[in-house]
Amino acid sequence: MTTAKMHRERVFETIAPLTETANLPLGSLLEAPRRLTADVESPIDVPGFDNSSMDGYALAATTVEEMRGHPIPVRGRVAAGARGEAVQPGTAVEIMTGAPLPAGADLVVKIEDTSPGCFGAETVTIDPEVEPAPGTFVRRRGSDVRNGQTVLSEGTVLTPAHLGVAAACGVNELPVLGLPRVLVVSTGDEIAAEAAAGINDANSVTLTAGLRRLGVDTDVAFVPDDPQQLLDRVRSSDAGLVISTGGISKGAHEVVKLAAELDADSSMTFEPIAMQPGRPQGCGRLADHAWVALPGNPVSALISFELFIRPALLGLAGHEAPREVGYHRLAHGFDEAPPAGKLQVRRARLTEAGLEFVGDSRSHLLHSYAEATHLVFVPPEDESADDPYSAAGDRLMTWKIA
Ligand SMILES: Nc1nc2c(c(=O)[nH]1)N[C@H]1C(S)=C(S)[C@@H](COP(=O)(O)OP(=O)(O)OC[C@H]3O[C@@H](n4cnc5c(N)ncnc54)[C@H](O)[C@@H]3O)O[C@H]1N2
Ligand code: MOO
Repeated sequence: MTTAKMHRERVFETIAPLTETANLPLGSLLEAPRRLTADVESPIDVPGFDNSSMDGYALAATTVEEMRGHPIPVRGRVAAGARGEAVQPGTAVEIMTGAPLPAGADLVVKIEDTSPGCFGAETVTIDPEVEPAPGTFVRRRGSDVRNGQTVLSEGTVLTPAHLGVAAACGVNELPVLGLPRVLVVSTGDEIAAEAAAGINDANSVTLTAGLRRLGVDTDVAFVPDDPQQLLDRVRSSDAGLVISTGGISKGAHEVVKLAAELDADSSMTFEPIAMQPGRPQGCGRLADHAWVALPGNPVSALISFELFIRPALLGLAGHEAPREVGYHRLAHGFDEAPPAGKLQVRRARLTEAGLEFVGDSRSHLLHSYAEATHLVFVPPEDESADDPYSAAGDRLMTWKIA
């Protein structure tokens, strides 16, 4: 039977061609985790000049030595952003944190180690117990980053710190994985007909939220159980990728499957996957669009998004987990027998006692999913069948989702 890992590969092959490198300004990369497609070198040294890490006095080590215990004349002040004049031997200059170290100075004494201990005095006396060496409180040019150094590596999923490094190096644009516009389609008469059957659409909201958090632009469509209408709606869309929910299992109105039968050019594969929830899945091309078809049950749809779509949009290889991975014990053991031969994905909260399942394994329980902090991977009995979704000893692998 097709495993979750195999299906992840298939979804990746569907989505990967839609993600081309785009050079984007830092300002548009601030809100979503984006993947770098090339190494980035710094065009400058950071810091760009030797500077002070303290508010105090800049002077020569020889002056400290020679004037020990005596007042040293203070000549001027250099603040961050200013350029100071050279410090003459036997004198000191007031210096502020971040200001360039003036020529003639090779160390800084912080103001707390001097008297009278306030700026503006004509002379300064260094406390006798302070014996600064050359370089004290000096941040050397290039001590953070050297000109030409690779500061960000291809494949990195950019964090706020990475973006800050680029900014500090004066790199204002980064090459990242471009993301396709996505049309999210909620299918089914019960959804499209304004909750005629009392079923409010949850899937387009969970999926759109998940996509937007990756920086993906989205549209939403509601299509009843009419395959021609589904084909027409999607063909009129300029989205690069379609993600549908519902209409792919064994019922009499499986609208996505029926649409694939109507479209002679469709390359959709519909297959049950050895996992629970999320057993029915489909992907390929349909209605001239790349298409990933998810099951309709809200928990199944969201877990399928987490396992298959989110990693592909993040550009992660099959072995890379898109969430923080942990291994934890169950607080109270299993509350129900895991299904034989399937990867089961349960929802849990991590407490001091261990993992506590929230809700049971049924795939309509979205409310309990919302209370979970972790997805818990209960591997099939033959663990090797589904590596990397495997357990370590009596601990179960988890992905932190909240
Ligand atoms: N005879 C069989 N029946 C079913 C099987 C099976 O193997 N044999 N598989 C079950 C499993 S597992 C799942 S999962 C579902 C998947 O069905 P579909 O993907 O075809 O989805 P629908 O039938 O359209 O809907 C299922 C369920 O989800 C609700 N739903 C659908 N869309 C939304 C939405 N946008 N927001 C909220 N809820 C939604 C819908 O009302 C149904 O209750 O099939 C099983 N059946
Ligand atoms: O596989 Mo379905 O997604 O369990 O409920």
